[in-house]
Amino acid sequence: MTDKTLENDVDINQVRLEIDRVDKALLNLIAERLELSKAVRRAKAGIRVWRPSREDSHVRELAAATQDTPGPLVSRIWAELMSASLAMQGPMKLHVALDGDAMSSLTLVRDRFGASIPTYTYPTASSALAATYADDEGVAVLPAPGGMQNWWTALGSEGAMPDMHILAGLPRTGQQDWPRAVAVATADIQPSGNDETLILSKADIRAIHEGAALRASSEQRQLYSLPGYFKDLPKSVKELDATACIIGVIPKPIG
Ligand SMILES: O=C(O)C(=O)C[C@]1(C(=O)O)C=C[C@@H](O)C=C1
Repeated sequence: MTDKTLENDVDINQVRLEIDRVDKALLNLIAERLELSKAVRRAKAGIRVWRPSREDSHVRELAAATQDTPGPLVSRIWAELMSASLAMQGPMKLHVALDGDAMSSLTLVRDRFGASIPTYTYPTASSALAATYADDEGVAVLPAPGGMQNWWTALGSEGAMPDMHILAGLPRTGQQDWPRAVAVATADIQPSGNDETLILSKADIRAIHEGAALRASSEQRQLYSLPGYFKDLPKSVKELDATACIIGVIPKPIG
């Protein structure tokens, strides 16, 4: 059988012409999108380039708007588009320290951040965090708090890096209750529309907040998540522990 005719009489060359047409239209749209990201950069002069809440809310809306394209594919395609947009906007860098298999760690990072952002790897979470702290547009990708991971104690009002925040979970899609890795940066904590707020506290806030979950423990303090976005610490938590503070937000994974 030649390439020309398929068993069911569909002309493959005709279909390929249609694919060419769609791809050219996509290319033009990508070029238009990249131009718009330059305009966005000009509009946000002086503020951080990476806007994780905007990325996650946008990808969630796109995934919800289609029946035909699976959520993980929508997430990966827009990770690449946003990666190119970010690379065009400024000198963002990723500082990655993930344990386990290097290939699956790299896949995790690529699926969320695309391939256009320079990526550096570190042997420990604390060295990646320190490199990020010294880099105005840096983003750390670290193992999610829990188990032996206690780097998160450096965040929060009494920590060494109080203006660093947990701002995204990786992977972005799936059914998991807690991410495998998180992204940390000095950007503001903003809502994505479906989030969990992360609270550092010495007191057990599960007693006063239904839905609060203990995510990680160190000798001195615990990390809890509360369903929803809280701009300010709930008064009830403040009353229990005056030093408690919000250290980030994790958008719920896109199913
Ligand atoms: O909305 C912005 O602030 C943008 O810079 C655009 C854009 C995008 O390409 O959609 C790029 C990077 C941000 O992290 C979020 C979104």
